[in-house]
Formats: sequence, structure tokens, C-alpha cells
Amino acid sequence: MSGKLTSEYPSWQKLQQIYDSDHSKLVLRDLFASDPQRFSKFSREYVSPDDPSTSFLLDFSKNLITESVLATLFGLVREADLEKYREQMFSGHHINTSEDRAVLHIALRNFDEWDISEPGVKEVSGVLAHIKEFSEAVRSGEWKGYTGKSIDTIVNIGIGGSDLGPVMVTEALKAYSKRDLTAHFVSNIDGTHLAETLRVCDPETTLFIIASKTFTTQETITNATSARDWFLQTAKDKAHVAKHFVALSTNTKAVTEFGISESNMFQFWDWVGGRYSLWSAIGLSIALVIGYENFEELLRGAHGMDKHFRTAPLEQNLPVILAVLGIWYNDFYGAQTHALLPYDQYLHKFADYFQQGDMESNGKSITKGGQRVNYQTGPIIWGAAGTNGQHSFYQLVHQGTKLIPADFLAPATTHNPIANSKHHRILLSNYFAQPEALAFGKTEEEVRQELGPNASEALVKSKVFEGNRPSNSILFPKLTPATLGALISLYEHKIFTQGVVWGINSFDQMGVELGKVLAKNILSQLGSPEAVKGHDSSV
Ligand SMILES: O=P(O)(O)OC[C@H]1O[C@](O)(CO)[C@@H](O)[C@@H]1O
Repeated sequence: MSGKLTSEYPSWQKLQQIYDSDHSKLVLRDLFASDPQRFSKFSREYVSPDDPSTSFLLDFSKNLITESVLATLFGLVREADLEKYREQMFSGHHINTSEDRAVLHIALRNFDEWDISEPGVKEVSGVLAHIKEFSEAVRSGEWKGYTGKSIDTIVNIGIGGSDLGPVMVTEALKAYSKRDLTAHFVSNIDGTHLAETLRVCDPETTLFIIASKTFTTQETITNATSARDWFLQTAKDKAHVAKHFVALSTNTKAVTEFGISESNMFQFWDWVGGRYSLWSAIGLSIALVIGYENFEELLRGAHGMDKHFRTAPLEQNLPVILAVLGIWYNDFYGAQTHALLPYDQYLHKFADYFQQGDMESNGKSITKGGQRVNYQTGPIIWGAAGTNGQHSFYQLVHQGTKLIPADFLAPATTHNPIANSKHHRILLSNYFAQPEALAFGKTEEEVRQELGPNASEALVKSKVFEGNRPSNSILFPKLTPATLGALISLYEHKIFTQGVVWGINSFDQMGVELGKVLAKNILSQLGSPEAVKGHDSSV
């Protein structure tokens, strides 16, 4: 990340040459046929350094790579100085340069193992103790609402990183949830979101969790204020707010001004980025739903992956491997998107979560040094849980004109082995079948044989699958809190690695500001009888 653009690095230029001269020869059918060792060469097992029961297998053999392509991609990562920047992140350097902040979500799940000298880091264990104490009091029924009843409903009010992580994780770990505690998540400023949620809430037994790093976000503060008004319509006395509203924030002043006392506030720090905050106090709703012990398991699982990312050689380093494969397609093959396809209903929000995680991090076009990049940066992230996606958008993935690299994820065993695991066997058969179909397709010859001599040319052609569409497969034993933690951390570090290679700041989000400012400006004019002024003619 000197004054040089990444495209000037020797390895970048070599990759371009390889792509230009060899990409037509990178055919998965041939690559597998010519090398029986391909799977063992291009797969890695992750075993948590802290807990051998947390593990998974990354199979990246179905990528358009050879050993030499991969070696050159690792060379690029070295030229971009990943190891230096990685160490800077772990030791608390202010690598978020535009905001002059450290990037220390890893410190939230470190359990004091690494010594990090940033202010606030020493307070992490105290906040975790607060989360433990509070979540246990609510879950046990000891925490009472203003009429003496226990809490049976929680409503997390937050948006972006103060919503997506808790939503994704509470869905993913539903198998561990307390069934008599209902959790709702309200994010949208559209009053419908709050109104439809409140319709099923009882003010006597509902706890509102106001989750906002800044405590200034328009959507969250408006929803929180309306929720408080709704509560007070029944509860009347403002003193009762203390039993039903807590805040998760870095902004003590704004929280107390809102009417929530400091003792009902769960603190975090400016070195926790919103989209990396589920590990912080923002995870309170997770601890309430799955219990503190499981929340801690989630954090410990992520910490295991942090250790792996920090210490494993690049060639064995799973986040780095995923990152370089993504760069290969994004920057040399011209792929615009990357699909996340979990074959696990519990992970149905995984792609939504990493839409923010990846796109808000790496959706940048200016380097840290202020230069406009002359290459592609962050991909468009999208996806859905299998097999639903198969009956929706997979047609385009298989036979459309676009190259869509994809990650398939699945648990070997299910939490719900209904019908003697018949459902899970069918699910897994699809999980294995899709990457195979994408990679190897179906040739014209195979189609002709299948259809016989009387088939029309058009029908034959329409049934050909070109194949050679790349994918990664991640197979884990079961979706446990620790495994989920490791998977999230895996993708976080993939995003970090790509950001370093592209020379951008993955930790600010200037691009969301302009729309907010314009909306405030328009809002102030919407209430007035005069025409809206100072905008384009279509407003
Ligand atoms: O937690 P806050 O401060 O309310 O911010 C919510 C979200 O808004 C953003 O700042 C931008 O939309 C996100 O990065 C963040 O996750």
C-alpha cells in the first residue's frame, strides 16, 4: 500500500499474462482428468487451534487455477504486504486511516490472550460480564417488568451492523434458542416494521434493546422514540422505562439524553466497526436468545479462526485462499458478483449479513493513498439458502452469460434429523451435485446420446451445460456456535485480505453519507407547503 497501485505489482502483471495466454486452457474437466491429486492439492482442513471439535473442510479444487496460478496469487498477497498489515490490525494500529481508528473486533473475542494496548480493550471482559449477568437475569425470569411480570419478548431496534449480525446469528443458532423468549428485530424506518412488531408485543413483558453505535442513526432513534411512546401509553410513568429499555452504544451522552440510564447501557468502542460489531455489546440480543454460554462459544470459535489467520502460512491460510480466489475472478475474469449459497436453512440470512460485511467494507474506488483504482474492487455479494435458490436463480448461474463464482456451505449432520434424516440426505445430495454440475456441465455429445437422433438441434443446444463455472465448498460437522463463529471470522478476514490487496480502506463507509444528508435536507422541506427546492427536476 505504498504510492503504487496494485496493478503495478509484478505478480499482478504476471497474473494478467497468465490469464491472457492460458485462461482458455483452464478447463476443470481436463484439470481433474490430468491430475488425480487435484482434490488433495486444492483442499484444506481447518481445525481450531483451541478446540479440535470445531473444524471444517474447504474444497477449492473446482476453481480455474493451477498450482502456478495459485502461487502467483500468493505472490501478489506478499507484494501487497498482507503479513505486515495483518499484524498491524492485530496489534491495534490505526489502520482505519480516514477515521484514525484501530480495527479491533478481534479484541472482542480475544479473552485477554493477546496483549493489545488500545484504550477500551481492557474493559471488554467487564462488558461481557455485564452481558452475562443481564442475559441470565432476563432468561431466568428474575428481571421483572414494571408490573412484576418476567420478560417474554425482546425487540432489538437497530439497523445495518446493529441489526444484521444479531438477526443472522439468532436465526443461525435457533436450535440453541430459548423457546419461550420471542425475539423481534426492527430496522426499517418504514413505520410498518415497528407497527407490525408492536402489534404482537405486550408492554408489560417486552424489553426493547436500542442498538446503535453512534446513537444518532435516524432510523434507530425514530423507531426507538416511537417504541418508547407506545410503551408509555400503557406504562404512563417514565420511571418504568428503566425496566424495559436498554441501550448498546459507544455514545453515553446520547443514550442518557434519550432517557436510558448508564447502568442500562452496554458499552463498546469506536474501534468496533458497525459491520463487525456482533461480537460486542451489539450481540446482547444473541446472548438473550441463545444464552451467554453459547454466545461465548461463538466468540471463542471466531478467536480460533483469528489465530489461524494471524499465524498460518499464506498457502495454508483459509481466509487468504478464499481472498485470492475471489481476486482471480473479480480482477482477471471480470466476474461482477460472488454468491454465498448455504445448504442450511439456519443460515438463510448469511448472504444478507455479508452483503453489508463485504460491500460496505470493500465497495471503494479510492486507495488509502488517495488514488483512483484502475481495477475492480469489492464484488456484489448475494445468495440464498439451498435448495430454494435452485428453484429461483440457479438457471442463470448454470447457463446464463455471466460468470458467478460461488461458495457452497453445508453441515454434515443436521439439528433436525426428521424422517430418519431423509431431508438432510436430499439436501446434501444437492449440495454435492450443484458444484459438480457447475464445474463439469454436460457436453453436446452427452446431450445427443441422451436425446437420441430425432432431437432438434435447438433442443440439443439448449440442454448443453458449458460447465467450467468455479465454486468453493465448505463442509462442517454441525452448525454449532463455535463453528458459526469460525465461519464468520473466516469471511471477515477474507474481506480484510482483499482490501489490503486492493489498497483500500475496508473500515470506513463514506459512501453511505451523502444519501443521508440529502434525505435530511428533503425531509425538512417535505413538511412545508412550498415546492421542494434545490434538487434535480424529478424530486
Ligand atoms: O450503529 P449505528 O451507529 O446506528 O449505525 C448503523 C449502521 O449505519 C452505518 O453507519 C451506515 O449505514 C453502518 O455502517 C452501521 O452498521
